[in-house]
Amino acid sequence: MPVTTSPLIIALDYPDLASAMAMADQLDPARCRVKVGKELFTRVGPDILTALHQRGFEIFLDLKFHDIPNTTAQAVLAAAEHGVWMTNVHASGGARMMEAAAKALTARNLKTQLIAVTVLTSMEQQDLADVGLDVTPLEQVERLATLAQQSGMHGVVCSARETPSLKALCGPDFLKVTPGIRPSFAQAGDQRRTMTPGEAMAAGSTHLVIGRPVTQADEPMMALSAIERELGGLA
Ligand SMILES: O=C(O)c1cc(=O)[nH]c(=O)n1[C@@H]1O[C@H](COP(=O)(O)O)[C@@H](O)[C@H]1O
Repeated sequence: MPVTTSPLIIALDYPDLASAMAMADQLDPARCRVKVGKELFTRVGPDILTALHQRGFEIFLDLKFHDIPNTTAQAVLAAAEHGVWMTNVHASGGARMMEAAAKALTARNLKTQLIAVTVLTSMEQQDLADVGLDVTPLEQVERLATLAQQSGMHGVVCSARETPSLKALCGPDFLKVTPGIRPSFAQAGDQRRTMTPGEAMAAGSTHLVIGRPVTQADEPMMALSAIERELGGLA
């Protein structure tokens, strides 16, 4: 049973355990999940997962694995064995890589949700052209989401701008985890394909990843409450 039905995942992008836990201690595991990404995990290691699990949080371990199939599968297995709720790979690693990762989890009967990043929300059409992809972000997201679904992923990371198409293409149960969420009060920063929380849920996102609009706000809990009110929750 999930500890929360909230779609909110708060990105704990901090350089050390103390500052990540200072934010986590203001959050309620009944009202959101938390995400541990490359910066925090590389600096702190698995201790951060233990500390967050002890506080009752479900964790998205966002390490975006992208390697040969065997290496990726073993890394995904290691993530899942930490007991995290969700982890991810890059869909551009290809079908064999994703299949190997999915198989590693099912072989051990591990229930960690495994999703694939399609096109980073910081990228726009010119960024794709720069790496040799002569397609729109939507075309590339659709292509990689289809491949991810065929390869046994539970869902994808995409921008909320693409979720209506993916709902039609992959169905409502396929997870659409969307970062690049920017409430009207927040700066876009390095994100490019953005939407507000309300727009993203209306578009069909199943989960919203939100970092700086909450963690860098002058009053993080007020920012979170404003987002919950926008989503119609009890803030
Ligand atoms: O996989 C992710 O979580 C991710 C994928 C993506 O395409 N874009 C993206 O921003 N993210 C992550 O989502 C978070 C967004 O944080 P903010 O831009 O501060 O809200 C960061 O931790 C990113 O690493």
